[in-house]
Amino acid sequence: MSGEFSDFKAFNESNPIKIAIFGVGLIGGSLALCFKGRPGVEVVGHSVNLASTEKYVARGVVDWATTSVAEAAKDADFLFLCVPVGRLEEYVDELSRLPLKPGCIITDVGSTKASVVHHAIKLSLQGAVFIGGHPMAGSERSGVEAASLHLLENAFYVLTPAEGTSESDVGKLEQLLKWTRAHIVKTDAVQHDDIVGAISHLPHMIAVALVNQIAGYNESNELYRRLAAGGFRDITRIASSDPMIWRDILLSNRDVMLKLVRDWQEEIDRFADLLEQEDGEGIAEQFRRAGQFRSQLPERRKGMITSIYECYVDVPDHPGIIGKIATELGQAKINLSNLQIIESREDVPGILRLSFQLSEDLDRATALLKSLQYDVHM
Ligand SMILES: NC(=O)C1=CN([C@@H]2O[C@H](COP(=O)(O)OP(=O)(O)OC[C@H]3O[C@@H](n4cnc5c(N)ncnc54)[C@H](O)[C@@H]3O)[C@@H](O)[C@H]2O)C=CC1
Ligand SMILES: O=C(O)C(=O)Cc1ccc(O)cc1
Repeated sequence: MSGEFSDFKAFNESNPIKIAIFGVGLIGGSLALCFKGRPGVEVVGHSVNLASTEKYVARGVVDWATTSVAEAAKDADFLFLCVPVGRLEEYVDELSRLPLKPGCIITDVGSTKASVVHHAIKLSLQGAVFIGGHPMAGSERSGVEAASLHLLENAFYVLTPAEGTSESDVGKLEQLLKWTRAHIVKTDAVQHDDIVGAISHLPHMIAVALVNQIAGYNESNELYRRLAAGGFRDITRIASSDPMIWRDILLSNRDVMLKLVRDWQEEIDRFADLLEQEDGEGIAEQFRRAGQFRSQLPERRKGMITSIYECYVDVPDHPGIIGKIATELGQAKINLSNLQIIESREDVPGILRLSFQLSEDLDRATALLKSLQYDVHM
């Protein structure tokens, strides 16, 4: 039993627990990896698709997997619903018809909370308790292939217990989630959707609209795409997110999104007015206000949009350099999550973008590469 659980008697080898994960994709798979192999813990995965269940086991993400909801749910102590938002309510319905272990906790990881939490309140869950959850980290990637033990580390994990949920039940879930190393924040479901709509869902919509706008211009001139390699590519990363996952999120948060889009239109119209009036001071003021607020954002904390830590290394343009850097990092046991050659500057032979999931890895990599005389910048 690892240190962080020594004071929690409910989880130990003589009192084993079963955790069922429905939908072992990016988030379900990452949670499964946090739980699997802990003493006294059994992790079972569920998918509607047999080939997917075989893949979950073959990749070592779960102990076993099944296509039967009833089999996965039977005697489970914790049930994590990790399917797209549009499917969550069906799963809650199906579980409400099954004989679940009395006192078990059902939770979800959906990016919106009000609809699923209100749906669960309406049902009698036969002695089970529903607590909404949202791990606020992820990436534009999807599927179990993208799952990682470290995905949620240092991220916020929001829980939205309904009124009347006992402290002790919330406490049990919080204890279990310590294995993710995320920071728990509790709020109500409606407030969650307002805030997350603004800081995550709206930026995803803006990124998609921006990319589509530029793609339109590119149809008549290929140079748009070629020159968009640097900053544009970085700020629009989230436009590559899974279309079905995001269709569900935006529809589920529809009312909030409609208001946010109207507010966004007002902000953009303000810019258009300032340009029309050639109001330089007004434009500068917009940048000043934004810069002031942005400087108050938490520094380099793992958050919704920036869930990776990156640095850039200028490299001489010769074959083998990528392998050399990857080997140096590997020998120092620094976990590199991605390595990419980018060609955004004409004045240096090449730039490598190194991505890490932990800020400690970024710090160690930067120090190591600088000591090896590489030019490293953030
Ligand atoms: N992608 C992200 O960065 C984050 C996503 N979330 C939420 O996590 C949930 C899962 O998202 P991801 O793990 O990103 O997606 P994913 O596509 O990686 O995983 C989804 C899982 O659900 C299964 N699934 C898909 N359609 C299904 C259906 N119709 N019926 C049953 N199972 C189905 C898939 O087989 C897969 O195992 C979503 O509710 C999403 O809103 C929460 C935080 C971050
Ligand atoms: O890729 C990113 O940076 C994200 O924003 C990931 C993300 C997607 C959905 C969520 O509900 C939470 C986080």
